[in-house]
Amino acid sequence: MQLSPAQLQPILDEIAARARATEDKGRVADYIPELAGVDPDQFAVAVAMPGKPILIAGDAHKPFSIQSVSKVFTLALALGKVGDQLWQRVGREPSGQAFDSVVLLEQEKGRPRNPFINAGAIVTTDTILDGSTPRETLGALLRFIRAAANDDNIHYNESVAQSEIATGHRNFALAHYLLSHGNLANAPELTLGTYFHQCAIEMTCAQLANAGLFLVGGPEAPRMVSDDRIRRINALMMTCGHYDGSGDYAYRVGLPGKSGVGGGILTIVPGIASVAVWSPGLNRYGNSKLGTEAMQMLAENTGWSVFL
Ligand SMILES: NC(=O)CC[C@H](N)C(=O)O
Repeated sequence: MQLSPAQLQPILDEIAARARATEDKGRVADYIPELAGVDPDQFAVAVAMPGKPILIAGDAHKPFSIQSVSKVFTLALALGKVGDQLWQRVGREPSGQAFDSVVLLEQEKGRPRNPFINAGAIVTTDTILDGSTPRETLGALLRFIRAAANDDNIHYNESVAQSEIATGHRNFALAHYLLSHGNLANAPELTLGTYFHQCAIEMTCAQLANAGLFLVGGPEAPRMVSDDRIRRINALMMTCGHYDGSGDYAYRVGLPGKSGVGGGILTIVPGIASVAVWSPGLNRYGNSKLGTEAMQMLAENTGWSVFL
C-alpha cells in the first residue's frame, strides 16, 4: 500500500516514542570491544521512498556501525563481478545457526550456507577482493554505497575495524577453515582486513535508508543492479538476513531485511520503500531488539508485506 508522507510521519513518531518508553532494550554487542560502550538508549527510523523526501524519527542523523548490513552491498558487488559463479562457493539456504557458527562449515566441507552468515560473507568479500588490494576493494565498496545513497559523506571507522582485527578470533578461525577447503583465494588477513573494514562502515539511519533504495525497484529508484538481481538479493534477505532469527523476522515483519550487530536493520518494501531502523541493544539472535519490534509495528500499521 502506498502511504503519503502525512500518513506515515505520525506512525514513525509513535514508533520512536514507544521505543523510548520500552524498558528492555536488549544487550549491546560486547564481543567487539569498540562497540561495547555504545549507549543502548538510542533509537532511529528512516523511510526512503523513490522520488519522495525521506521521513525520519529519533536519532536518524547519528552514525552507527552498519556491521553485517554491509553484506548486502558486498553481495550486490560480488554478483556484479562474478555473477552466478558465486554460488559455486556459497549456498543460498538459511543456516539455522548463529552468524559466527563454524558447525556447518565442517559438515559441509567449507561451503558456507549463504552470503549473510560470517563464513559466507567472508567468501563473498574474498570474491570481490580477488585481483585487487583491500584498499581498492574498500574504495569500490564505498563508491557503490555512496552512489546508492547519493551521499559522499560515508566512511568507515578505523578504530572499530582495528578492534575486530585484534579480537575477531572466530572470524580468523572461519577464514582458515575456508582456506583449508580451498574456498579462500586470498590470504586470510587480506580478506579479513577487508571484511572487518566493510563491517566498520558507519552510516546514519537516513543514509542507510537511502542506500537501500536500489533494492526497491521501480522507475524512480536508483538503478544499480538489474531487476532480476533485486529479486534475488531480496529473496536472500528474507530467508537468511537475520541468521537463526530469519524465520521469526519473516513471520513478524513479512519483509526482506538485513541486520547487523551494531543494531541496524535495513528492510525493503519492494516497489515502495527502503526502511532503516537502529537501536544498539540486540535480541538473542544478535538482531536489534527494538529495531525488530519497530519494524513489526511499522508493517502492522502500514500493511506493508510481501505476502498480501
Ligand atoms: N552479525 C554481525 O553484524 C557480525 C559482524 C561482525 N563484524 C562479525 O564479523 O562478527
